[in-house]
Amino acid sequence: MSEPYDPASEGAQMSFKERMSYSDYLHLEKVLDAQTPLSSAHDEMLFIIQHQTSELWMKLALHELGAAIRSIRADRLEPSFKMLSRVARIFEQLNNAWDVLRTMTPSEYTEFRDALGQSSGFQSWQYRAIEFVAGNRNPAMLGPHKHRPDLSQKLEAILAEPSLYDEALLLLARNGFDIGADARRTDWRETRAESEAVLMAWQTVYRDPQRYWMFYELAEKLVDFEDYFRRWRFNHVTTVERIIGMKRGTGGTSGASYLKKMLEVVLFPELWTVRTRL
Ligand code: HEM
Ligand SMILES: N[C@@H](CC(=O)c1ccccc1NC=O)C(=O)O
Repeated sequence: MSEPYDPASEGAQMSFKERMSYSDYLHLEKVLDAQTPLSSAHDEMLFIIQHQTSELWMKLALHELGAAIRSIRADRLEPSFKMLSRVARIFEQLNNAWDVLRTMTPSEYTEFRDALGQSSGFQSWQYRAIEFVAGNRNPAMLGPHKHRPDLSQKLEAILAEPSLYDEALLLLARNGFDIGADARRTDWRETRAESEAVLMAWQTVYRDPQRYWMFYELAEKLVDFEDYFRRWRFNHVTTVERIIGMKRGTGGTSGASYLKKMLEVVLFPELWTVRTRL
């Protein structure tokens, strides 16, 4: 019989009284103390952790999107490609996470739904920030955050600046493309109107990828991001219908009907229309 393995024998550090440990670095006590179910329902822990992990991934998505925007603004496209690829992968991760939540049945959710009161993902400021950053802007969505000046200010700051798509269009303009009215915008608060000039610009890019490789690659990164984002919306609405059917949402919207309408939102419209024109 051999001795039980002792990792200390090959140098594993075992003493953290005066050293930064894994938990110290990650502030795990904060993260792992933040789950406080309001009911005795077994599945409420799943519900809380699913949302908290989603919010953490959204935090990273916003970190990457902000950096991608600054990078495009500085004509540094290669780093922005990496960041946008990462954002698409984050959404893929969020999409896979629905498989865990889907194991919760309507009967199980009903056990604690009342405890949620009028709280809802509709009030997720990070989700709204991602939509605003990407280019889907509607100041009415600031409403649920009025009671939190700090969050309202963060969202207002995003609306005061060009979105990711606006930056892509401004990049085209800097490189000699005619993007029409988008080149003359000064107010970024609302979603821009789709334009023929922008469509023509992307058409030029897509008809000669070799010549316009950087813009072509950027366009495809954006389409990839939107593709995964759409899948998130679709997974959400399907899970919602599976769990609460056509009930109204706790946030006060019509529920699955509202979410189905949101499936029609297009973040980068000309990048989809251009496909019909090639
Ligand atoms: C049992 C699972 C879930 C149900 C039944 C559900 C239900 C709903 C409903 C009905 C809405 C419409 C707003 C309202 O409440 O009136 C909504 C919105 C939303 N939910 Fe969920 N949801 C679930 C899970 C999640 C998860 C895991 C997330 C991830 C963070 C999430 C994020 C959101 C967001 C961001 C919105 C706003 C969407 C928009 O305005 O386009 N939901 N949800
Ligand atoms: N809107 C959901 C409740 C809900 O899903 C929720 C509640 C509190 C925190 C996050 C939530 N997730 C997504 O909306 C419902 O109507 O049942």
